[in-house]
Amino acid sequence: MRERLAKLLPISFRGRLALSFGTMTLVLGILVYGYVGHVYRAQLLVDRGEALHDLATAAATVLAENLHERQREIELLAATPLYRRSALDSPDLRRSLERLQHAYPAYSWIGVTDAGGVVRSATGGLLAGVDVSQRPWFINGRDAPFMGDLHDAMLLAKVLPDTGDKAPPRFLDIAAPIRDERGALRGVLGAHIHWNWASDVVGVLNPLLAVQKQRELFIADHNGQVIYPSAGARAATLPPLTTAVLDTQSRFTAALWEPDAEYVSAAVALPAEFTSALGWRIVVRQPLHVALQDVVALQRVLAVFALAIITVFLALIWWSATRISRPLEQLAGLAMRIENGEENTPLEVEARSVEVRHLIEALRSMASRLIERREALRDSNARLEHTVAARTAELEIANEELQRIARHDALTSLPNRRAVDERLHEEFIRMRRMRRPLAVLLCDIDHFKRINDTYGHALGDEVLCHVARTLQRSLRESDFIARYGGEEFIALLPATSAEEARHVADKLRRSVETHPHPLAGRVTLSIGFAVADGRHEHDKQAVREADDQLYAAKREGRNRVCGDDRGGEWPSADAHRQLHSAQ
Ligand SMILES: Nc1nc2c(ncn2[C@@H]2O[C@H](COP(=O)(O)OP(=O)(O)OP(=O)(O)O)[C@@H](O)[C@H]2O)c(=O)[nH]1
Repeated sequence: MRERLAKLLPISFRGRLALSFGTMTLVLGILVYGYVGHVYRAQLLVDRGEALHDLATAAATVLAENLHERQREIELLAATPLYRRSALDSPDLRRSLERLQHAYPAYSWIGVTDAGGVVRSATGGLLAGVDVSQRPWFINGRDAPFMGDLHDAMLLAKVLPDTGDKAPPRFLDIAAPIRDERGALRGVLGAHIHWNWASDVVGVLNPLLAVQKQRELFIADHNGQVIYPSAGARAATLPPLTTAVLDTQSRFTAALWEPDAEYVSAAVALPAEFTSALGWRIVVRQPLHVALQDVVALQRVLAVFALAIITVFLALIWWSATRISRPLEQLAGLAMRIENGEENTPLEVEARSVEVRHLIEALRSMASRLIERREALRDSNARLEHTVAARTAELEIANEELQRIARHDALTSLPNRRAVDERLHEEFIRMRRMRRPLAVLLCDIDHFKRINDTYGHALGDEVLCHVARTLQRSLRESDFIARYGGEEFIALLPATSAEEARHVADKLRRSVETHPHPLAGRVTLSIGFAVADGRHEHDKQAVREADDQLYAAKREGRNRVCGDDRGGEWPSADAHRQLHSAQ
């Protein structure tokens, strides 16, 4: 796989180095980018969650303290001498109620009942004389200071002036018993706080809920139902909040409030010492994407920063890779030149690292050793070639000598029978082509046995050599004389007619006869000749005829020449063609 990839992408060493480190840097950069982003997101979530928690705590404290103040206000008022002693419907008491309402307009109604639950005095005279004995605030307020949960207006809805609100008014009830000097119950002082009160109280926190931060504050009752913002506002349409959102144990929560809306929120219960009976919880939420929008900004900055770092790193890596690979590339180039025959190329490469310097040294000594060995090999080859040439020449000479020996008679040095056969064949072909007769002379020493017998075999040999030299001297250079066997010689005379053959034969005979051997004395020859011409179809034919003539010369008394004088005939042109095609 790697080899196939390497073939597809022939990347240089520098490229590979840069690619490896570049990839590592890129991966590292992405990991750091991801990790920093993740850590920052987690930290930011904690910060935002804590801020929401602080806000919810502040809201809960403000609400609880205000409620506590209202409760204490009613409690203290009920304990004043005016309420303990004077008639419950006295003008003074009524004025006291009006003053309180005037001082704190969130009170929609403040009234006093007698011990039986009938309203005796009230702000604006509302509900005076009405029996409220079944209302929870009266029932609970008889025994101890009481604070009732938010509820829709019952009796008051009909008598309060219309404020234009579409939803019915909602109230919080506060009540405290009115006792006389002896502690006996005289009646109950009750107040209804209009729910707008919550907006006024929480309103102090509006700057902290800043619009651009999209923080929202909710008050949920003990069932988790949102009671603030008031009915008609968007949040009032929310379903009861989930237990995850209302969890006051954890500092904050990130949860889906709506299918596509994830919020980070913090829930805080109203401080128990003041209003534990209500069980309200303050929830402050902020869309998660708004809470974490700084992460996006940071991620952008990080991305730019990481890109810049990676770019700088890549440039550094490329620079380093170039520094590392340059001497190696130069070395490879020089090694290639040496390989291509430029053996004297000096391995001069500037390298800073010890390893590369060692490599250069090793290559340098390897190259010089290789060059030495190559030169030694070249010398040895030259010597070998010289030796081979000398041996070949010697062999050729020896071969020529062998050829010569194979075709010459060792005793007389004349061509032997084998050479005769080859020459006869050549001359026969030439004879037919040139249409010039070929004379064949067979010469046999007379009574040679007697010479051997008389002078010994060694002298017989000398006589043979003597006759051979005599015959050789007597012939033309174009003629061919050879030892045909024993004391017999053969002469081939190209372009020689029967008449000329007879003449030459006689000259040979006479030449031998007239040149006696110094020891053996006079030697004679018998010669039979034949002339090969157009009649002959085979080269041996003329030799047989010459042999017949030699036999005749011996028979007729020796030292003579016998031959057929008819030689030198040629068939007509047609017959000649037929002869050729037949061959
Ligand atoms: N010294 C010697 N003798 C040879 C050589 N070759 C053949 N001879 C002898 O030559 C003689 C030939 O004898 P023959 O065939 O009877 O012929 P001749 O004695 O010459 O008698 P004619 O030919 O009938 O005249 C034999 O005694 C052979 O031994 C040779 O190389 N050297």
